Amino acid sequence: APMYNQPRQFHLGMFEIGRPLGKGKFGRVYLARERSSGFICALKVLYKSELQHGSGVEKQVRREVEIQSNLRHPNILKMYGHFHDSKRVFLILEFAGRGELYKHLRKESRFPEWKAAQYVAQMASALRYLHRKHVIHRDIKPENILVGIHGELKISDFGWSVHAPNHRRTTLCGTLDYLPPEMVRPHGSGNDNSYDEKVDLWSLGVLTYEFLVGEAPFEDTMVMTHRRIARADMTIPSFVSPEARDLIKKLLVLDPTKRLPLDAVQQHPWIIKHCVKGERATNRDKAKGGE
Ligand SMILES: Cc1nn(C)cc1-c1nc2c(-c3cnn(Cc4ccccc4)c3)c(Cl)cnc2[nH]1
Repeated sequence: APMYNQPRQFHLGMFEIGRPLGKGKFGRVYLARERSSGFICALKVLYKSELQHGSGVEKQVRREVEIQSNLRHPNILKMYGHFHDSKRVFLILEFAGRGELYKHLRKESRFPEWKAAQYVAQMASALRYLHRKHVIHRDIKPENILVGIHGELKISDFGWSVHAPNHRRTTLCGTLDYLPPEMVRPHGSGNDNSYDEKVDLWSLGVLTYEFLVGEAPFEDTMVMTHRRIARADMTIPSFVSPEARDLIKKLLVLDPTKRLPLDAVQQHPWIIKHCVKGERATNRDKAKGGE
């Protein structure tokens, strides 16, 4: 029987642990096989000692479990269950057959437009699903996206996701590259620094840029990144097609209400051009070297 028909309570003895798949800021992920069904999954192990109380990380893990367990979408990494022992918390996650997207991006340095467009269409589809459930991801970046066995993207790591609208309390750390102006602006600077799902539209614009260019649009020193985000100050290299440039510029808009909504992203000429259903269309694009 598949994993989700299994009894809801899980324990470590039910799994054979395989090779380590990777490690994040908190915890590691191992390949694992559920003994009775032979079901392959990824087991994320977090040490309770590292989730020190009150730092907000423990709350993030709880939120990650609560949110991700209830999501079902082909471009969102499934969480089948969770359990803990005296020292560790275990998250039973879908195994993504082709691993971490950012490693593919670094290896290829940047993606051809047909591949970037298909990825953006998949991300828009996943974000539409999340936003319909009033979930904001807030941390859309290559490091939080995995690749399934058929090359499809899987958003993972819901540690930063929240229910919209939201007023951020936990201090940000790590790269600012993907954050929209309304999240990097200091507290109380004339805005209630609350925000809604439209933060993910900005991040989708940053992601589109990074897929096509190979680096984030506002990548700079910490201070300069802040300033450039606040002014949407970026330059798009000339090798980026006019259609792709148009989509990036319609997502990286300072005013959240003016950003292109997800249904319009999926209908954008650049997306339609590369994602029209049917083999002929995509093969024709690839034949042209996927310009
Ligand atoms: C690596 C790798 N190579 N191949 C061929 C497949 C994979 C693969 N990795 C995963 C992974 C995976 C691994 N590391 N990470 C990053 C991480 C680790 C710990 C905390 C937070 C984030 C995710 C997952 Cl969750 C789920 N499925 C995965 N599949």
